[in-house]
Amino acid sequence: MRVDVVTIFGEYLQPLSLSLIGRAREEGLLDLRVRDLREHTHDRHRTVDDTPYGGGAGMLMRPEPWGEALDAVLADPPGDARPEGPVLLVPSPAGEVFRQATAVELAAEPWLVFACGRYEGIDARVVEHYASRGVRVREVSLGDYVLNGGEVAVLVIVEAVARLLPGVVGNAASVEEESHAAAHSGLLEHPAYTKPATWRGLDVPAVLTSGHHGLVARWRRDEALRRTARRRPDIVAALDAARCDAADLRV
Ligand SMILES: Nc1c(O)cccc1[N+](=O)[O-]
Repeated sequence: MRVDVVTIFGEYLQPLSLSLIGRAREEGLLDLRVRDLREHTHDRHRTVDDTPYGGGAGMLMRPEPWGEALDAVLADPPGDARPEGPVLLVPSPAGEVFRQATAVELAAEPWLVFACGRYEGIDARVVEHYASRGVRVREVSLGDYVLNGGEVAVLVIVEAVARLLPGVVGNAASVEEESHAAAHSGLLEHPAYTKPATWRGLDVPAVLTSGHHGLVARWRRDEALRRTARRRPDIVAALDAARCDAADLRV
């Protein structure tokens, strides 16, 4: 997978040189390229922002540098790029919520491009322009809170996506068994334990040392349901709604 990130703060992405993602880059599983937006400015101060039309607090990122920067990225496709080009991801508090299902979808793409906004964001015409040119543009949000820019979201999204690529995580089965994994209907993961069997007076649940795999599987499923119902009733409601829809389809 090729990933291009356009940003004014490339150093924010240094953590993507560490651990499993760093190794994936060394092994050629992930080709991550960080590009400096300021290289596409032409004034002495390398200006990337200006005041918003209509007034309002803060500054907005100007469209011209973004147009030059993204044109340059799109003119340099990887060999396995799809005919329709990359998915252009714009992290934004106004975006669709990024979920595990989004990560699974993006992990099937050969080429992702990230546009990291700062200040109050990017002039809306940038998204409009590339969408009108047929680029698959998606504004994505990590959640309902305010960050100073898109770089932190890129760290999260790249890790969530890249770890799904074959060969990145040593034990592929562990990816299947995690919270929100489709294989477990998107439920939260059950509690997990390791040695010692007793720690500060707390014992590992006896079923987990029973050697009875069927009972262990049932306990894990029950605990996942219990934890999900307690912490994320929205997930349980969505599962119930899906079951109702499926039942309707069967009638
Ligand atoms: N929330 C937020 C933001 O405030 C700025 C850029 C990106 C995000 N986000 O992806 O969630």
